[in-house]
Amino acid sequence: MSGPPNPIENAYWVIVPAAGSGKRMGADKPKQYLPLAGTPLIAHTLDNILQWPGLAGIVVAIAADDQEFEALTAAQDPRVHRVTGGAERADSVLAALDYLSQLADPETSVLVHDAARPLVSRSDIQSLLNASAIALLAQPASDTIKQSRCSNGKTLVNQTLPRQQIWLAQTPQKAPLQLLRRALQRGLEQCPESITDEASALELAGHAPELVSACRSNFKITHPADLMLAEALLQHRQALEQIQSGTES
Ligand SMILES: Nc1ccn([C@@H]2O[C@H](COP(=O)(O)OP(=O)(O)OP(=O)(O)O)[C@@H](O)[C@H]2O)c(=O)n1
Ligand SMILES: C[C@](O)(CO)[C@H](O)COP(=O)(O)O
Repeated sequence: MSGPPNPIENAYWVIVPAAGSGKRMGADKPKQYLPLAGTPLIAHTLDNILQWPGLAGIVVAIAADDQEFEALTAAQDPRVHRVTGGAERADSVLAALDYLSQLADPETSVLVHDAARPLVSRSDIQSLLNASAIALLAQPASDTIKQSRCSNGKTLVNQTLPRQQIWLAQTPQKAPLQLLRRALQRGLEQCPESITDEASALELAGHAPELVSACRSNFKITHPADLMLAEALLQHRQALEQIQSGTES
């Protein structure tokens, strides 16, 4: 007779790259520490991940000069480990994979999730966990896609591309630990500029990651307006939860 699934068998690790400087945000501190509804952005992301079912632990890659991580409540959780990140996102992820390879089995499933995506939904995480061993959340393109060209200092439409096969990559992106580590190592040696996510390294190594359709609310906080949108969505979500649990004041 088969009983409920063993949570140990389902255990996976999450890597959170959080060593960026947030240049496009243009703030006076890295964007992961900017307040979102009164709490640092990264705190929302980590508190969310700590509630995912079957989680074994989190490795957060932080900048060498980070002064703020230790003050987070999540930093005190024994499941949260930290490593020093690198110059590019892929270097930060690789540093975390190097650390994790000393703790976990080579076949362990790893989900890499940007610190800058605090609003990923639990149902999208469940869909990703149920998908192929190599998979990523992504959003199918919903607008008409234009390819551009420059002419006399202006940006003009070159052509309209068919959108049926266009997806916008999100995170988490999932793969077995050692396979992802090797793919990133090789990708960074061969063409570092094209490794903007885990899937691109895995594609270069000959894999075809599964695209798992995810909500638009899992956007990456990149520009100042994204913070305001995330705050509005969070408030809406909290109000909805209060109504659903009957605790509305
Ligand atoms: N050297 C880097 C660069 C980025 N990241 C992390 O990767 C995630 C996604 O990257 P992005 O949104 O591009 O962040 P930044 O590099 O900080 O932003 P920008 O490109 O605007 O400077 C973020 O959580 C960021 O902290 C990282 O860990 N190490
Ligand atoms: C991994 C990623 O979030 C997928 O969209 C993205 O590639 C990372 O940041 P970028 O610098 O904006 O490409």
